[in-house]
This record gives sequence, structure tokens and C-alpha cells, in this order.
Amino acid sequence: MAQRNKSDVDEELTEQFNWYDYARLARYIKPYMKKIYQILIVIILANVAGMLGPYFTKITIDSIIPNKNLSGLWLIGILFTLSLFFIGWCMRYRIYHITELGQDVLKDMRLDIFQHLQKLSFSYFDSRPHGKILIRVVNYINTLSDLLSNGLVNLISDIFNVVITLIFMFAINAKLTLYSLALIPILIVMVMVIQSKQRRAYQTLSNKQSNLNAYIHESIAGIKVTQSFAREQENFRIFDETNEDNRRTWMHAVKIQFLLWPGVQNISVITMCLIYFVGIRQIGVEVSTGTLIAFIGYVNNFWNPVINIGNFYNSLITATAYLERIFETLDEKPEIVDHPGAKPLPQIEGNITFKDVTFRYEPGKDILKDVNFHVDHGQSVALVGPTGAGKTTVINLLSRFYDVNEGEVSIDGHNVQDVTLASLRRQMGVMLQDTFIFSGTIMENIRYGKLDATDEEVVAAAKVVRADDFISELKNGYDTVVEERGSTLSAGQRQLIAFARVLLADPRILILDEATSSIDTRTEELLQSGLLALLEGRTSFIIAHRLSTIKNCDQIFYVDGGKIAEHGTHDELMAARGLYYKLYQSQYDMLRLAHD
Ligand SMILES: Nc1ncnc2c1ncn2[C@@H]1O[C@H](COP(=O)(O)OP(=O)(O)OP(=O)(O)O)[C@@H](O)[C@H]1O
Repeated sequence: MAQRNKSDVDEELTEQFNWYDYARLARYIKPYMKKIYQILIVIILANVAGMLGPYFTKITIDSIIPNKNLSGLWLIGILFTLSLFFIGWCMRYRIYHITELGQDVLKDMRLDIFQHLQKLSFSYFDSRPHGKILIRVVNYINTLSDLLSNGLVNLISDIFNVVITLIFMFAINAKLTLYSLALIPILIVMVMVIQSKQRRAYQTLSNKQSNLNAYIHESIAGIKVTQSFAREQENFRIFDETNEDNRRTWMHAVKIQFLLWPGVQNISVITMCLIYFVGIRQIGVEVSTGTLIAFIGYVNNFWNPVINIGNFYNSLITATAYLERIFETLDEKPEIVDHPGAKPLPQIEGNITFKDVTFRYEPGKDILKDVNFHVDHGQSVALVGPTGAGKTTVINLLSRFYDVNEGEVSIDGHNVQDVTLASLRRQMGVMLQDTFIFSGTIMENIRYGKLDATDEEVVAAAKVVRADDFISELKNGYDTVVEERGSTLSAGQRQLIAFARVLLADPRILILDEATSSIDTRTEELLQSGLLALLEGRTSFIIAHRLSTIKNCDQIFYVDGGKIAEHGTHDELMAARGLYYKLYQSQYDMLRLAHD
């Protein structure tokens, strides 16, 4: 199980970054190598065109003007203008395609991480604030943008420049070239020392950014509670602290990052002095004045790309802190997966068996202990019991949102762990306690249950669960746009939509967790008649605190103390005068009191 985390606690890295991860990054770049080569060719052509200017000037001054060659002047003028246009086009091509390259790679990475997140088990999402997941998909990936576009292309052209310049330098004077490289080991040591500090600083920074994001995300999600408790000042204080923490960490990281640049500059200046020192003493002996001047020019040419490569390395180290989080997410193994050799669950009837099932969310705290029961297909089962007894847990195991620790859950004799998840969940309609409405129209929200459902099918499902009554009264009916979480709808309306969604999916096994808790009793009564027809022939599990809802179920399981403490029909349990009886009586008394 993933380690639990919250918005004011830094996340620990589960896996340290290693050099292999850069190869992994390169894999994202590989499909775009053709584009990179094209950009490089355009850069080289632009450089060549750039060199034509001084050459045209030379021809004009040395030959065209003295000879008063007007047509030659026109020709040079036109060629010069064309070369400028060409350089302009190259620049546009370069900027556009480098940006496109970066975005293409980021898009692929984002797609991978999103796809992977969709497969991760509930326990992963249970264990950390969602803002900390969000920041990985959006912000961390964005930080790689410049590195993967400009950085990468410039790196290739800089390495190219360094190699060419070195060849020229060696050709002119090998001894001076070796002097020029004498301080490179110092540079390497410096880079090594700084890089480990810099990496740690950026790791801390990524954590602080993650904390900040998680707090903002949580504050927005809980804004109604914040305002109703007038807690704005306290939230402001917490945010201010988190924000300041982020600023301080940022400044520290940047301070370390910028140690490298002056270091490289100093080394280049010292190298230059060394060349002058050695070179001037050798003028006339081994080196001519012209050679020394040309050599100094090449040393300059050599250091510019070296400084750029240093900067690239710097950005790479910075990006590493984000990359390791991205790869950490991609490496997170879904806990609930198809086991090797899992077969698709055939069309089921819906016979369900729990055999000696023990389950815990966390070590040492059993929620269910040796639970045994059998439900025949077509039966309706109600799960009742005190808050936190484990009712939702029972259906979480049935839908295999979690795996049992001991025992077995089977449907029609198939262990749910031996069949493919998709084939299992397709035959199951689950309406969870916290109904989720997605941003979009009501029609789209209901159609979520069956993507190819026609409008008529959607409306028919809504009619059965009495959602049609309120939807038809909305100005835009089924085309009414609702916000994420359905904030513009009442809790009961949200439940009715979720109800229609699950019924549209037409599952063999229907699971309704507190599906009607926010619906008024009159609507619920109306809904019951439609529901009864729908439950017919399907195995259904209904969790409800309002016992009037489940009186007619074929079996009632009273969950308590990690067990099915009582089971039977309503009449049997009432006659037994046990836990269920007491619960029913207390609700009945409360209703009577309220009525009086
Ligand atoms: N994701 C989770 N991680 C850790 N513990 C959990 C998790 N979900 C539930 N629990 C714990 O497991 C126990 C059973 O929870 P469950 O949701 O099954 O209860 P329930 O009977 O459905 O309660 P309610 O009637 O309040 O909905 C509770 O003590 C709860 O705190």
C-alpha cells in the first residue's frame, strides 16, 4: 500500500532517479528524430546564409563600387535581400518546429501518465491529496518543455560546434589545444559538486510546489465548508506559510543553480589567460603571431558552446527533480490488475459467494473477518448496520476495487480474481455513495453508463428513476449543462442522474450504495415502483440507512463487528428481535417523535 500523505507533508521518493531514466526520456524523443534532423539542417542553412552578408559587403566594396557595376550592385542587393528573407523564414521554421517538437513529446508523456493514472487502484488515490497527482500531469510535465525543445536542438548543434572547433584547434596547434583543455577536469568536478546540491534543492522545491498545489486544490474543493465555518482567515494563514515555504525553497534552488554559470565563465577567462601566457612566450619559437590570434578566436568559439552545454546540463538537473516524479507515477503498479491467465467472465447469472473473506485497508485493522454468505441470482440483498461497519467494503470487494486479504469472492463460481477486470465490471452497475457528476450536459452524464445509448434510451432510463420529472422542467431539459460535481444540482437530483446512469448500463448485478439517501420519501416511493421492475431478474445489493427503503429485499444482512451479524428477511429479523429489530425500532421511534 502506498504511503499516506497530506498537503503539508513532503512526499518521499519511492525510487531514486538513475541514469537509465535519461534513456527512458530519450525514448520519448526518438520518434521525433526526423524532425530534429530537419531543424538542424535549417539551422545550419541559416548560419551559412548569415555568413553571406559580410561576403557580399566584401565583394561590393572591393569590386562592385570601384568598377561602378550597377547591375552587379542590383544583383548583390537582390541576393542580400533574398538571404535576409531566407534567414527570417529559417528563424520562423526553427521557432515553430522546436516548439512543436517540445509539445509533441510533452503530449506523449502526458498521455502516458493520464492513461496510467486511469488504471491505478483506489488505494493509490486514497493515499495522497489529489492536487499532488494533478501537479505531476500538468505542471511537472510543463517544466520539461524548454529542455525538450530548445535545449535539445541547441545541445546537438553545440556538440557539433565543439567538435568542429576542436578539430580546427588541433589542426592549428595541438599543444595550445591541450592547454585550452587543461581546466576542463576542474569544470567537471565543479559540475559534479553543484549538481548533487542542485538536484536536492529542486527535489525539495518540487515537493513544496506539490504541497502548495494540494492545498489550493483542497481549498477550492472545500470552499463551501470554509465559508460556512468562516475559516477564511485560518486558511489564509496556512496558505501564506505554504506559499512562503515555496518562495524560500525556490530562491535557494535558483541560488545553487546559478553557481555554475559564473564558474564556467571564470574557467573560460582563466583558460584564455593561459593561452596568452603560453602562446606569447612561444611566438617566434613554435607559434606565429597570426596562428596565436586565429587560435584565440577558436578558443572563444569553443567556450561559447561549452557554456551552452553547461547550461543545458544545468536545466537537465533541474528537470530531473520533476522527471523522477513523473517516472515514479508511471512506475506505480496498479494493485488491482488482471492476473496472468485471467479469462473474460462469461455472461453471468449473478450468484454471489463470499467464502471466509477477511479484508483490511491498512495492516493490523481487519474491517471484515471471515465473512461467509451466498446470494442466489436475481435476489435483492440489503446491507445495513452501523456507520463504518464495512457495508461499502463488502461491495468494494465484490466489484474488485480492492482484493481480499484472505478467502474468496466468486460470481457464478468464478473467483473475481481469476477473470478480467473489464469483463467483471461491465456486468456490474455500481452506484457509489458519493455520486459524481461530470461537467457536461445531463444527457452526457446519463450516457456515461452506456456510450452508444440513443437519446431515447437515456430518457427512458431517466423516466424509470423519476429523474425525467425534474429534468423536463429545466429550461434546456436534457441539454442543460451541469458543472463538475453537479454543484448546480440538488443532492437528490444528482442521485437521480447517477441512478439513471447505472440503470442505462443494464448490468446483471446492481449495487446501490445509499442511492436514495438524499431523495425525498415521496420521490423515493415513486422511484421504488420503477425500480422493482428493474431489479427483477438481477442480483442487487442495496445499502441504505433508511430502513423503509429495504424492507422488501429478499435478504437483509446486518453488518457489524467485521461480520454478518444477522441475516434474514425483514419479517424474520423483526421476529428475532435482535440488532436489526433494535435499529428498526429506533428509526421508527425517531420518525414518530418527529411526527408528533
Ligand atoms: N480507503 C480506506 N482506507 C482506509 N480505511 C478505510 C477506507 N475506506 C473505509 N475505511 C474504513 O473501513 C471501515 C468500513 O468502512 P465502510 O465504508 O465499508 O463502512 P460503511 O459500513 O459503508 O459505513 P457508512 O454506513 O458510514 O457508509 C471504516 O472504519 C472506515 O474508516
